[in-house]
Amino acid sequence: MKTSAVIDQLKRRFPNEPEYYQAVQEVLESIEDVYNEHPEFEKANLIERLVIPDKIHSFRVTWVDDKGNVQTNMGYRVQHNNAIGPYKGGIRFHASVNLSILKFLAFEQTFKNALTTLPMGGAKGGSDFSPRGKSDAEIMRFCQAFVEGLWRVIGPNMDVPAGDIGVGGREVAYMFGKYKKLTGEFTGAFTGKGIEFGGSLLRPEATGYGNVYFLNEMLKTRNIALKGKKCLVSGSGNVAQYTCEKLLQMGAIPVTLSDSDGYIYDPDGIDEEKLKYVMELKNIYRGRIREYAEEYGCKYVAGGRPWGEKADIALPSATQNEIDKEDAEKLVANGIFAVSEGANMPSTPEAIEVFQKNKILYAPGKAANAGGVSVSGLEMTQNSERISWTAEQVDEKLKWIMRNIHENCVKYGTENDGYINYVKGANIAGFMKITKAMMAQGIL
Ligand SMILES: NC(=O)C1=CN([C@@H]2O[C@H](COP(=O)(O)OP(=O)(O)OC[C@H]3O[C@@H](n4cnc5c(N)ncnc54)[C@H](O)[C@@H]3O)[C@@H](O)[C@H]2O)C=CC1
Ligand SMILES: O=C(O)CCC(=O)C(=O)O
Repeated sequence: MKTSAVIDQLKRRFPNEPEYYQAVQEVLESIEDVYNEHPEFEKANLIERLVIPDKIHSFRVTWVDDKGNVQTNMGYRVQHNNAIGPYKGGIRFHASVNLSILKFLAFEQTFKNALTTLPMGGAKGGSDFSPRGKSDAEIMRFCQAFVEGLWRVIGPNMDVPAGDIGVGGREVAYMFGKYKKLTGEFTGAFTGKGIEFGGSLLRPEATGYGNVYFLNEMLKTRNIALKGKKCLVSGSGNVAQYTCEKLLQMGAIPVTLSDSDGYIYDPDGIDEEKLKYVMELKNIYRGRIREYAEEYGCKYVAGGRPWGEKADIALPSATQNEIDKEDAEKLVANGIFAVSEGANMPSTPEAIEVFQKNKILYAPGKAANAGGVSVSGLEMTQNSERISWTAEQVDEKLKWIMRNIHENCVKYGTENDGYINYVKGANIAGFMKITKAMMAQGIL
């Protein structure tokens, strides 16, 4: 297998899908040597079967807005691979959603889920619907219409969606309600549900908490304490909020947050009280991060990203490709020594090259942000057993999973000079598990 040849072929077969090629290329480059040691993989044409999704469902979503206008959006579910468990992955509602983005996310999810130690395959879905400025009633009608297109291809043993950008507890609840009504069954067909109807404690917190646990494991390899370290966090949604919460609990100091309009820099640190304000602003009033700067009198940069501010650690938690080469160079020049990705693929390949060349502790999203889907997996277990674990029980399991992922990255990613290449480690560890399962199950 030669990565460049596989990518060229994907470009011919699936034109105009840059995010998808980007995600596939990163994985193939790091597994190429291991793959080529196994002629049986080539004989089974494992590469094409691994990079091309099992199934892609697409459907029109028709709904009525508050003014009575009939609106249409596109809905999708990319079921990438179910070799190790039912398809599993979030739903994204954002104007930018297209098949390239969902295919990259479903591909990444497959490797991430393999790392969690839990039996979950990979999928991702979503719509080009923008929740921005929509009323609660419009969100509900849209979610219900979306599930009308989706419900036949999901289920607790088939495919279990959850949240992602633009989809949180409110949207999951509306989708779950509609699914329940259509099927007449109360099953764990979604995760991220409310606690009252089968959700797991700590699922909302899990991605952000898990990322900080993973970061802490990386810091330990260099005997660095997290306490007192200044952190650049991007985004201000679910992942960013709970990343800040755990950073504060562990004595670190988050100093930035952002949204698609710009970023705030608070040199005094975003403390518990200010974080509570952000949570209310974003989760209840659905406001803009600019309002934080107005409330607390700090710097706001319209249209900017926080990567030029001085700090010790960066935790990108907004969206894909939000750190480019220039941003990465700024981060390194400012003395950042660790980057742990809460978002999926937030760094471009050129940015990753800068981090690795400079021997920065760099954790790709598929390892560092796996805490969210891990607790989703734990929610599936609790639903199947019809039990609920305490927050302490879930947190213990989450910590164990993040430590385990870190150990696997060290096992497969340590280079001759001792530098831990977490990209290589995560990709090889995930690849070995998925391919073993695919080989055992025959040609499908
Ligand atoms: N929610 C979860 O459990 C998990 C989420 N992720 C990833 O974390 C990232 C954030 O997701 P959530 O916090 O769940 O979503 P969210 O919808 O709660 O928050 C998204 C944040 O990103 C910002 N954002 C979105 N598009 C942007 C753009 N083009 N430029 C700048 N900012 C932008 C939004 O303003 C918002 O602050 C995404 O990459 C997602 O795929 C990864 C693992 C699990
Ligand atoms: O909890 C899940 O199933 C999905 C989480 C997710 O979308 C992700 O890990 O990117």
